Parts: sequence; structure tokens; C-alpha cells
Amino acid sequence: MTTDQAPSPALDALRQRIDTIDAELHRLLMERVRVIDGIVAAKRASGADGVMFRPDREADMMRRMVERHAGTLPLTSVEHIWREIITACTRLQGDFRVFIDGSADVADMRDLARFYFGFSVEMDCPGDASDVVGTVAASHSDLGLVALTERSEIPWWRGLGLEGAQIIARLPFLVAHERPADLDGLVISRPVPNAGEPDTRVFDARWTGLLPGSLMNTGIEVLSFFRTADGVDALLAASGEMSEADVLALCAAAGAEPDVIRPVGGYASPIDIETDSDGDEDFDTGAD
Ligand SMILES: O=C(O)C(=O)C[C@]1(C(=O)O)C=C[C@@H](O)C=C1
Repeated sequence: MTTDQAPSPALDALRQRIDTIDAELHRLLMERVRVIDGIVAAKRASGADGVMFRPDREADMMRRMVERHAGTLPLTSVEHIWREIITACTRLQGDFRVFIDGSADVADMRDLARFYFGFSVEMDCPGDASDVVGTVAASHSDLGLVALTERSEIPWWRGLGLEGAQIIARLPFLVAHERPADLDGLVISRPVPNAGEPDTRVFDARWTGLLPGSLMNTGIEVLSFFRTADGVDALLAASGEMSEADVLALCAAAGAEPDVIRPVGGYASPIDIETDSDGDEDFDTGAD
């Protein structure tokens, strides 16, 4: 049966070309999975266990994908297809679940989890962001997804630490004004074996007094903050090149003097796909 009233030889030829491309894509996917078998063996030989995600490697791959992309296929569609593939390839290395933050909008949170971790990953909602952190810390290789809000109802990041659950990625990775699955979120995991240096480091910082507006002018980003009775608990992001002492000094210069500052993870810098280095808008995100 054909869906076109008057199929033309030209249309037939184009469909044959599509069939050839689809068969080749499928063949390459199966070949990719055979390579993953080798990656599993290499990771085992190097003693890596637990979390199989390698966020720095994923970020590198995605950056190259953005650079080589051309044509009318929305970049976020390529991203989504690739996310499905990479999650399937990760699950072949060891099963994991994604624990989602129940304090965020459920539909937005599920969209975000599905977009980045695929349709077959098992999801669970243990409670709010603090419960996600605690559940991930107690797990072997599960991931957590926490929504990022400017002002937080709870200082959920207090449960993070470099030995337990920590921040490993920031979402969305491809930034555009309008895009699918656009909830701001952080991916939480137990330590990633042999992880490289992140572009951005994240700190739990606490001080007495107000949140100085000038803190943002120092190059430090306040990812989220919680007001305590006499001060502020903040989740701060700073360039990966800055040391803890640098961050402390910048905070002090802005008028906040943290009595606690702890590294709680880091992430690869998201890519703005609407503005390239020349300031041109040249990527189609699929937004209306
Ligand atoms: O390169 C790896 O370490 C892999 O596990 C492979 C792979 C992939 O499918 O490309 C899968 C998961 C990681 O997060 C990064 C990449």
C-alpha cells in the first residue's frame, strides 16, 4: 500500500535512498554498541566501578556535534536522539535509576529526565531535593535530578560532598531561548571515576548577613540561595580555574564572609546555541 496517489519514480528513488540511510544508521548503532563492550572491559581493567557516566566526555562529544552541525534538522533533535543512544549505551554498562526532585513541577521534571536519560530509564521520586541527594549518596550508581531555583525552600546542597553525592552536570546543556525540556536542573551522582577537571566548580557557602548584589559582578554565579535566620546559605558556581581561596576572597570583597565554604562538584559549561562566537544566530533549535 502506498500513501501517495500518484507515486513518481523520483519519489521512489528518494525513499530508497532513505531506506539505505536508515539501514546504515542502524548498522552503525549496532557497531557502536559492540565498541561499548570494549569500553566496559577497559573500565573494569582500570578498576572503575559504580557510576558509568562520564559527563566530561559527553560534553566534549556534544561540543563537536554542535560545531559540525548544519542544515535544517533542529540541533535539539540531534541532541535528543544522541541522549537516547548514550543512555542506552550507559545502561549496557550497568543499570541505574534517576531520582527526581518532587518539589519541582512534575511534568517539567519528567520531560527533563526523559530528554536526557531516555524513555526506558527507571525513574523514582523519593521526595524533595534533599531526599534525592540522600538517596543518590546511599546508592551504588544511581543519578539524581534536582531543579534549580534562584531562591530555595531548603538548603538541599548541604547533603552534597566530594566523597558522596555531588553535582556532575548542569542542564540544559544546549542553551537556547526556547527549547524542549528547558527546566534548569543539576545532575547529582556519586563520584565519577577518573573525572577530569570541570569547567565550573560548585561550592556550598554560608555566611551571616545579606546576599550582596555585587557578588554576581565578581564572576561568581549564585545558583541558588536559602535564607537562614541570620544569614545566607548559597550554592555558588565559579570558574574551574578558581581555587577555594579565590572564591572566598571574591566573596569577602563583595561583602559576604563565608564561615563555611565546601566544594560540592562541578560541571561542563553549557553551550549557548543561539549565539556563536561571532554573535550570529545560526543554529535552529526547533523552537517556533
Ligand atoms: O566513553 C565512555 O566512557 C563511555 O562509557 C561511552 C559513552 C558513550 O556512549 O559514548 C557512554 C557513557 C558515558 O557517559 C560517555 C560515553
